[in-house]
Amino acid sequence: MQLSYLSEPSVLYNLQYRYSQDMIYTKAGPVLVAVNPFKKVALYGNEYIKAYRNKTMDSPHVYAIADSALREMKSDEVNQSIIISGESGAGKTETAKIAMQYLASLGGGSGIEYEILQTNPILEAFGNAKTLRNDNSSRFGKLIEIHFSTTGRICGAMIQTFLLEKSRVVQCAVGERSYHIFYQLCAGAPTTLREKLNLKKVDEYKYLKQSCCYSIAGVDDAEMFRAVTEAMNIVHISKEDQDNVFAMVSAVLWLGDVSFTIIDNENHVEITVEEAAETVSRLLGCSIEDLNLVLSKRHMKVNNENIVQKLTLTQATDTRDALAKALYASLFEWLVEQINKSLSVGKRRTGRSISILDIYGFESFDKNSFEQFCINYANERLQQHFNRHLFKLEQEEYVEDGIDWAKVEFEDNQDCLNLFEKKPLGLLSLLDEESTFPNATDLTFANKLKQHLDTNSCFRGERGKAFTVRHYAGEVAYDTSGFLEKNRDLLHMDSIQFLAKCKLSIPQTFASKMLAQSDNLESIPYRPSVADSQKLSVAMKFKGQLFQLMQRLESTTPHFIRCIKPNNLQLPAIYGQELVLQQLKCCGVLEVVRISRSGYPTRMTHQKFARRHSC
Ligand SMILES: Nc1ncnc2c1ncn2[C@@H]1O[C@H](COP(=O)(O)OP(=O)(O)OP(=O)(O)O)[C@@H](O)[C@H]1O
Repeated sequence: MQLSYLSEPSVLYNLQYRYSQDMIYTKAGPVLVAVNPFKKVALYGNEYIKAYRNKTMDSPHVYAIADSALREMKSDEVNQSIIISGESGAGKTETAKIAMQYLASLGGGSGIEYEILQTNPILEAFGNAKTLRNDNSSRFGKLIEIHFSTTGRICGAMIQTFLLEKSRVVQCAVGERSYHIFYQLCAGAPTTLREKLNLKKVDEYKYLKQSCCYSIAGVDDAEMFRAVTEAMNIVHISKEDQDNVFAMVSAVLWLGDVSFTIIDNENHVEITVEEAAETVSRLLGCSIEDLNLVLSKRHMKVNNENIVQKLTLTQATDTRDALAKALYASLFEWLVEQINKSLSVGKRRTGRSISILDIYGFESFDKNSFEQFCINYANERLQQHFNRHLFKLEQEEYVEDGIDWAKVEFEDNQDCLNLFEKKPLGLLSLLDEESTFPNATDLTFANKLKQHLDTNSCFRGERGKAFTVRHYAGEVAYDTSGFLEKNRDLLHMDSIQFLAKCKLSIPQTFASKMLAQSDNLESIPYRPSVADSQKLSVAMKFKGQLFQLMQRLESTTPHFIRCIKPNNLQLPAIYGQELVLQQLKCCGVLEVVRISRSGYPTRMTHQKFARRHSC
């Protein structure tokens, strides 16, 4: 249904009415709003795909969006993008899969489309987890670019991922789970693999035990494990590589169980030589001595002299956890790389592409940390893209219709973006600068922000370690606790060299990648103590990725889908009006309504106008 009179109440009323009739898709201007049904709805499958392809059906649908993208790609010879956003649990990943399904069905034939669809179970196993908001929450952002040949057939794809939440590997809130693959492997590995990897039950691993949550209602982890290995076969990850992947997964779990023995009265430690340490060293292909060395000592350069520092229990535990996180994040990156090799367009001729972006939506919780800071920054960028595009569309439409128009004003979020990006006195630069000072703390960082940014209209310093940003979607108060550490994300050179020395090829590959990144150190503006650490800060790397992403999106014709979560219980047939209203505001849908209203809100064809108003 296309509303002819676009007003806030009419959008709200229609969304709710349609939802009650299982019509979960509604168009608000050029944006498709998808309200999560939290149940199976009979809207998908071959019959529906056929109906949208043959234009016998034209009600709003993800299929209709995918269809316009395909059509415009062919007719205008311009790359397309489908930008999906929404809160956690709103249905972005499902929507992305539904769009992929349509494209695969219309552009398929070579078989590669099946491979593309099979990337989903792999990425979900390694990058999704049960959270309090969503049983299958993606803990990373994803762009999948599907390539079409000049004849309109799918000929390959490329996946890019953003900011995997690696802290989850070592730390997980009560009632949530770590990444699915840990539970799937423990439940589903066949006996020989189980013995080879020395797998225990999930409730016996320290990393998994802390959240007291091991299963998901209605999900069979053992069955999922089989689906994941099958998908790995399909994207040509060899049996040997699969075994190596699972050895790394097991090594990460066992690493969490490595414990330490205090050896002196200064709290210095050595690893306790027992099953955990032995299993880790066997799985990584290193000696127990090397494992002990990397976890209990650190090489440092002081006044040009090499010294070895003994680590205290806290330092050793942090080093162990940092190694586990780095191993897992490298494994995830490596998997994406393997998938990309398998889907690569290679020398095959390529015409155009359709990119599907499934990225975390704006987040505002009671406590907001570094992760929300990055996610909301990304959303500011995407929102600007959204605004500019819709604004442009609006004006183009007037010009096309020969309407005498006055400039439509809309709220730009450039000020907020400047607050983040300005050099040297923007949030990101100040964070990076502070991250390089060894004695800096989260409090000195918060004070620095207050000192330099208090006059900025998008910023407000709060008491203690907090600050508030006025985002386009509302104010968010951030707590700087952990900001510096998460941004530095230190993995010491010792750990990288340790991985490089392992006998197995996969940790060696991880180490070479890390070293390659730390070779670019000259390009980092402020990192005096960097000799002992690695790479760009997390925020700077993310900013770089985001700029690249925006550049890519700028050259495409965008199609926007906004996913809405009607309740926080993940249950069907419950529609919280306030909750929906708040999300519509956050994702800019109401702004679209406002832009339309400040221009010409009522649109009618000549025929319809004549029919209604002629005497
Ligand atoms: N079109 C749909 N039909 C049926 N169920 C759906 C649909 N969309 C979403 N769901 C249900 O909602 C759940 C959450 O959806 P999804 O994982 O896509 O959310 P998300 O927005 O990607 O969340 P996150 O940001 O946490 O990854 C799904 O697991 C599924 O149960």
